[in-house]
Amino acid sequence: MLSDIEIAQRSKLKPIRDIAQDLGIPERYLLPYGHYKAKVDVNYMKDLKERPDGKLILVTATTPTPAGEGKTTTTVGLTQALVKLGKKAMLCLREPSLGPCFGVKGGAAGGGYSQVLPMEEINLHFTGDIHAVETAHNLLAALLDNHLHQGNPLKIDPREITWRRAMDMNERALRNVVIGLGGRANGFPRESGFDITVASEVMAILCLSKDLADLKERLSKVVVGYDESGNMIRAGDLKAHGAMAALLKEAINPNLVQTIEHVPAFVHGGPFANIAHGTNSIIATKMALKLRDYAVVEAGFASDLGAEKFFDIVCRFAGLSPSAVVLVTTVRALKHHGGVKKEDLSKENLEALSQGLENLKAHLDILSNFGIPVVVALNKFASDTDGEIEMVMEATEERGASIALSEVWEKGGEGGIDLAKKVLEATKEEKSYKPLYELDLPLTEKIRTIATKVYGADDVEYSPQALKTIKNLEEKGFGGLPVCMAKTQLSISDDPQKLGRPKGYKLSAREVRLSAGAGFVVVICGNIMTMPGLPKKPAAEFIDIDEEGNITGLF
Ligand SMILES: Nc1ncnc2c1ncn2[C@@H]1O[C@H](COP(=O)(O)OP(=O)(O)O)[C@@H](O)[C@H]1O
Ligand SMILES: O=COP(=O)(O)O
Ligand SMILES: [Mg+2]
Repeated sequence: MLSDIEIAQRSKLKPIRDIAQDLGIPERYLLPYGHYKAKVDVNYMKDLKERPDGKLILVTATTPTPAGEGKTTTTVGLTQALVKLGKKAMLCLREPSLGPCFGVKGGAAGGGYSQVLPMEEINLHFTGDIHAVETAHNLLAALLDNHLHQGNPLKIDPREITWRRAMDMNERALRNVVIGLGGRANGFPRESGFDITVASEVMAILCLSKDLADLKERLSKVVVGYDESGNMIRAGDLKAHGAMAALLKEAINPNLVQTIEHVPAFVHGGPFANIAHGTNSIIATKMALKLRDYAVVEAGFASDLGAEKFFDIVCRFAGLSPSAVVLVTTVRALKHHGGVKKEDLSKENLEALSQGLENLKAHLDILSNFGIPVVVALNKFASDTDGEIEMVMEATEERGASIALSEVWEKGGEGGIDLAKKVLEATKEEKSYKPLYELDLPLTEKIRTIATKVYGADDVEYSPQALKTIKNLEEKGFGGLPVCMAKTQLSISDDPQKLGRPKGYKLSAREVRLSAGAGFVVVICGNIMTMPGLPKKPAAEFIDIDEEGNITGLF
């Protein structure tokens, strides 16, 4: 089997204008970036608002190995299969971050014969949206430190500044830095640090805004720190939000590309699901629902992260409700949760698989909280044996859940026909989702609800600083916001070592941050970092380009 990039580079693409035409997008709203990428003017939504919505299909997964279990691949493959069945369908994905691209995971454009193309461009600079988010984030940081240097009329307390810097790279050396060194001309020395751009609140705001006016309003609310009397200082107080919104003028328009089988795809916004809310922009999802009868949307990482936040944050904000959920799992991930080492994952091990099935059952229970029909997609790897496949199929059916063997990586849409038929069946149940918690609960109650009903924890323990921040936020009127949990993706708990279905533990809430512009409170659990680090052998070392401009090693 060819590598992802070899398959991608051998694929013939249609001009993006033809894809847009098939979608009925008027020329005046199409903003081409070359032959195979385009943005669609967000103002097109004004023309579409009276049109009925199609059905939303959410793709999530069981707890992944570090390589990922095929959500993006399944999102692409399932949509290709729906089109093969004659359905009008398209998909929505997040834009890949350079962090994982050059780190462990590689790109996020799908894989095998279920990819969005042009994968090199999508995985690298794409249309520049992440760079725009990063620049807007760092403009605010620069204006803040300049305010201190120019006399600090707002009396900002330099010890209470919460706004950091951003860079789209896994750079552990920048997690904590000292700025303002070198004397008077360079400002005030103080501690700061960098988060990866996809964890920036500006990225979350881009993904949750409904248009440019909403974006600017949200940016003005971003809290950057406190003054000497403990009052919040916002981006609006620094007059930063206009310039920040100007930098995002193009970024707010969703990016249109296509799959290997020429199925339309929006790729827009890029928040990770472990340290942010984890799905593409609401603008892209809502536009896709106007343009097609089915919109397939991927939520990052497993159901305890991307799916929970999609239901409790995105659906609530955007008035969305999925008609079906696809729960992607793999034999290799389940064996991993049964205790099998990475190097042995391709060997048959029915006993470990049987134990690892506890993780699949846990995710089925998690998703049952939201009341939407679930179809399990067993993403078939070449090393899976008939016995292993049979065990997963039988165990799932015994629980009364629908399951399909998915071969979309190897066969494209053709490999997802059975999955597509079962998903279409599930969407006919016409169920509406219910959020996990009501917004009028105290923040600690919201956190406890997620910890017990989703993570299976007995309770939550807070650091003194986390409790102090929660008290302060509730006193300042932010208690009614939803919570965005930040924790490891490698476990349902906040401890990456706890595999399978962790029980008998307390979730550790170490830090709480307010994202006033995005409209949620971030709760940082365990040792999760908002600036990841590169691994021993970064994927970047295997990426190259020849004199003709052909890139190799991206996967
Ligand atoms: N069935 C499969 N067989 C082999 N490799 C696969 C399969 N499904 C996915 N992959 C590869 O695994 C990696 C992760 O897939 P991806 O769809 O990005 O997962 P996720 O979105 O869940 O992180 C990609 O490199 C992809 O090509
Ligand atoms: O935020 C994480 O997304 P994936 O699960 O697609 O890696
Ligand atoms: Mg993915």
